[in-house]
Amino acid sequence: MTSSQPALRVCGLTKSFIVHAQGGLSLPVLRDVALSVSPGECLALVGPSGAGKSTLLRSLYGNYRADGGSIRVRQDEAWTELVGAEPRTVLDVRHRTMGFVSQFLRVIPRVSAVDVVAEPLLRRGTDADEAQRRAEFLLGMLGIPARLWSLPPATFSGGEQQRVNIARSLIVDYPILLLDEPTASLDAANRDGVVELIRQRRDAGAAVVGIFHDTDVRDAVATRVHEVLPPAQPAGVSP
Ligand SMILES: Nc1ncnc2c1ncn2[C@@H]1O[C@H](COP(=O)(O)OP(=O)(O)OP(=O)(O)O)[C@@H](O)[C@H]1O
Repeated sequence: MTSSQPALRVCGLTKSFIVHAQGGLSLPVLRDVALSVSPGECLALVGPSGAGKSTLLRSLYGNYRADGGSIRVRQDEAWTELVGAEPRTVLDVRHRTMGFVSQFLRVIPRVSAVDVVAEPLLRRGTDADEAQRRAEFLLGMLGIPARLWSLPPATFSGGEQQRVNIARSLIVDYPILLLDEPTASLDAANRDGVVELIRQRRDAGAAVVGIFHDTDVRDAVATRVHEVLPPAQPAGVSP
């Protein structure tokens, strides 16, 4: 399902890092980035290592503050600008509209896997039984054995923790999904489960932006690619 009205629109996006360890050196990473993503599309960010793919994805989620340009998100039938927005605006967009799947689970001590996964739904006011049912469904679909559901994920393997993280991020039907290497530490069978979930979300109308280093995964989920180019070196600087 695609719609002509984009869900996410970026133009003129610019971002530099200030490296304090080098006397405040400014390291330009993103320069004049423009892209738009519509419901039902999955845009894969591609480009060489160090080009700025993660920086772009984190800037879209507001983890990094952009220096200039525009990141607009469709919410309540209107555009919400994120560059320069108040923190509460960014939090509201994260709460209702834009989900982020990172590579790593931030483990909360003593909280069971099923509760970790259900928490974003509970926070949105979903009934506790319904939230638990959906959490268990997702954990099952992602191949987490039922015997682990009531245990805290702190001692889970890297791949198990990553799948708990994916279940937690996908339990809410966000209209926009940002995915940072969602299959990085998974074996083939579990990777296929994650690919299937992403495709379902995309086909149900989510606008997806992701980094997928695995080309099979990228081919399976992406409808378009966006090339992130490394910023030009300043004159006189050799690589
Ligand atoms: N917090 C930071 N402070 C300073 N420099 C940073 C920071 N984060 C990233 N960089 C630099 O920004 C550039 C882009 O990094 P980024 O991680 O976005 O690249 P990438 O395209 O995602 O790379 P890869 O494919 O290897 O993951 C790199 O030169 C990196 O060293």
